[in-house]
Amino acid sequence: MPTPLAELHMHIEGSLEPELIFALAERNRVTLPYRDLDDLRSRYEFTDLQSFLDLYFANMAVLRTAQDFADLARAYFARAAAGGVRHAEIFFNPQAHTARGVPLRDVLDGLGDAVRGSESEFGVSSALIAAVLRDRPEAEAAAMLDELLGLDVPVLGLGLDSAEVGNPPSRFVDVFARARASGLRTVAHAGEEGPPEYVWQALDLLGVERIDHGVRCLEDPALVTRLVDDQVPLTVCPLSNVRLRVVDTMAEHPLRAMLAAGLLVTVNSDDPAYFGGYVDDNFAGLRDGLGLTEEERETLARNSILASFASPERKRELLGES
Ligand SMILES: Nc1ncnc2[nH]cnc12
Ligand SMILES: [Zn+2]
Repeated sequence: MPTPLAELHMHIEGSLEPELIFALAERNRVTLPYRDLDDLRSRYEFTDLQSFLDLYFANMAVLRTAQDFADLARAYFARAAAGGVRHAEIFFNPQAHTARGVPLRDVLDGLGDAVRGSESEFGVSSALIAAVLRDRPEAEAAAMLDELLGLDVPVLGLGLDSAEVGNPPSRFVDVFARARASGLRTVAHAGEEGPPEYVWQALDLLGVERIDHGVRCLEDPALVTRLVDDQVPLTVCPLSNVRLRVVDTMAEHPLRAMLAAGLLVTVNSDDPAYFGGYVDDNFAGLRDGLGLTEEERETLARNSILASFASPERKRELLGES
């Protein structure tokens, strides 16, 4: 039996498929700036991270109620389970919704409902990670964290995402210190488009436990040594890297070099509705583009479980040890 997968880097808003965008627009009477599905799909050509983020934030306009968020998350769990995922740690962007007038309470009522039922309904244990928008002021992130902690909701961790270059982790030292002191697990996007220095900052200034992406660490041998020595997990997203032009083609993806260096690499889908597929599609892309072997897939699957924040019992269960 192949080892099941944990998905550790997936933005729930990035799992909003074109069909669901149209269905929710109709349900919520939101006027879309697209003629039809084909018109929308024709816009999924990205030149860099920002060109994707523009569409990602625009399409969120259809997410208005707790039910919308619950439907979105259930659709993800169903699709992820079909692709071999048995544990998922899911990012969501609170500020992207509160800035549009959607209360954080409603976002969490919907996502929380789906997350609570994910193991019994889909066989996928799950948890939520609130991600700070790094291109917005630190004070706004601090207020978001205060609200989150005050709601007493089951959020597992704090992450950092959105436009990376020009928005270093050093801007968010106090927010992450407070999150850690409050018992949240912490992760950060770093080294996707940004330089290795941002990975150092995420580790040393924010104290994060995992790095999301991190592919640019290979430009700094001392950083690779640090990541290997401490076995810091890197949640790599191959299809995302190709579609956002972090790498030119799948055949040139550094995943195999990362494994060979001894890095604790995992494979994830990032924004599956936008980048050509779910975690199983990422593995298919690696098999076809890089010649990824079954043995390497096993290593990556085991890594995903070891790198997760699942309980020790759940990890043993997923690894087939109990
Ligand atoms: N790949 C990515 N990088 C940064 N922020 C994101 N938000 C959603 N996807 C992202
Ligand atoms: Zn991401």
